[in-house]
Amino acid sequence: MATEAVNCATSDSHYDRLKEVKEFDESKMGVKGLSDSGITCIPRFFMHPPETLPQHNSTSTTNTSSIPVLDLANLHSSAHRPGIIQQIKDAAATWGFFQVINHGIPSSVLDDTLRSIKAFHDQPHEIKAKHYRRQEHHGVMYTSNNDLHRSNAASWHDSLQVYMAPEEKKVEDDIPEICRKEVVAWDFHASKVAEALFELLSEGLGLEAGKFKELGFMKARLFLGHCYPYCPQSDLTVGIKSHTDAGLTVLLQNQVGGLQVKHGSEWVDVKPLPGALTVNIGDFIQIMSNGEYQSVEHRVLANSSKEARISVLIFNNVGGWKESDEFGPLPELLSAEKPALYRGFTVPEFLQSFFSKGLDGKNIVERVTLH
Ligand SMILES: O=C(O)CCC(=O)C(=O)O
Ligand SMILES: [Fe+2]
Repeated sequence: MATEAVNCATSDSHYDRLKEVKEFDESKMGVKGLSDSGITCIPRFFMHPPETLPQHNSTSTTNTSSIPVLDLANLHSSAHRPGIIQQIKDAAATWGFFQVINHGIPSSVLDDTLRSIKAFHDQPHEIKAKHYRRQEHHGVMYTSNNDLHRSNAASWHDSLQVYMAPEEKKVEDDIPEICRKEVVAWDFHASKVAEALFELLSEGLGLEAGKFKELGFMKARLFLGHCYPYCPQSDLTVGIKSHTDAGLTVLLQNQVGGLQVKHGSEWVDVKPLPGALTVNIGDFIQIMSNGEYQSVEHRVLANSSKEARISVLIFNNVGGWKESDEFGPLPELLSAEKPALYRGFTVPEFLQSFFSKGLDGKNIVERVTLH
C-alpha cells in the first residue's frame, strides 16, 4: 500500500485543486463512478491531512465497549415504560448514540429500503446523472459530498437526499422511481419510531411526552441514502468526516460497517446488528436539554471492502419556525442549581454556522456555550 501511495500521489507543484474538484463535480460520476472505473489511486482532493486521518487518532484498535441497545418490545406496557425511559435517558446522556431493537418496523421494509438505495446507486451513470445537482433546503438531490465546495478534503461517499417535510408541493413524484415506494415506506415507519423516541426522551427530562413534537421536531425530515463504495486507498481518506448532527437521527445500515462514535477519547465501532436501527442525538437536543443529552462526534471510515456500504437515514429536525424564534435550553429544565449552559440562537444563525464550515470546524454547541 505504501509503495502504491507513493506512485499514486503526484508531487506536482502545479496541482490545481479547484479545477480537479470542478471536473469531478461536472462529470457527475460520483465516487461510485471512480470506484467502478477500477482506479487504484484516489484523486488527490480526497486525501486528508495525516493528522485528521482515523489511523492517526485512534487510541485503541481493540475497543471492547459498544453502544447501548434499547429494546422497545414492551414500550406500551406501563410496567416496563419507566425502565425504558431510564435506559434511553442514560444512553442519551452518556453515549448520545444507541441501537434500537424491536422497534416495530417489519424486516421486509428494512431490507427493501437498503436494497432499493443500493439499486439506485448501482444504476448506470446516464440514469443517475439526471438527478445529480447541488441545492439546499428542498426537493431531491443526488450528489457526491454535499459539502464538496466548502470543505478542504473530500470524502468517499455519494448520497441521495430528499426533503420529505415540510414540502409545499409533494416531493414524492420527484424521488427516483427505482426507490420511490421504498423511501416513502421507510419515511413513514422511521417517523413513527422517531416520534416514540422523542416521547421517551421528553419523559426522560421530566417533561410531557409530547414536548419535542410540540416544539416542531416532527415537522422537518430529511432523508439520506448514502453509498460508500470500495475505496482503493482507504487509509488516505474517510467515508464521512467526524461531525455532529442537528436533530434526532434514525439510521439503518447494511452489514459492511465503518461507522464510529467518539466515546471519551476512544472511537467505538457501531457494529451492524441485523434488524436494528441506530439512533443519535443532535446539537439542538443537547442544547434544549441543557446538556443532559449529548450530541457526539461520529465518522465513517473509507470502505476497504469490495462490497459497498449502504446507510439510510432520517434526520428529524425542527420545522415550522419563524426567523426570529429562539431555541435554547428549555426553561422548565432550569433552576438556581441548574443554570443555562447555553444561550439561545435562531435557526438562521444555526444554518449560517453550518453552511460556512461544511462538516469541519466549529459547531453550534461551541458557538452558544456560555462560559
Ligand atoms: O452513514 C452513516 O453511517 C453515517 C452518516 C452520517 O453520519 C450523516 O449523514 O450525518
Ligand atoms: Fe451524522
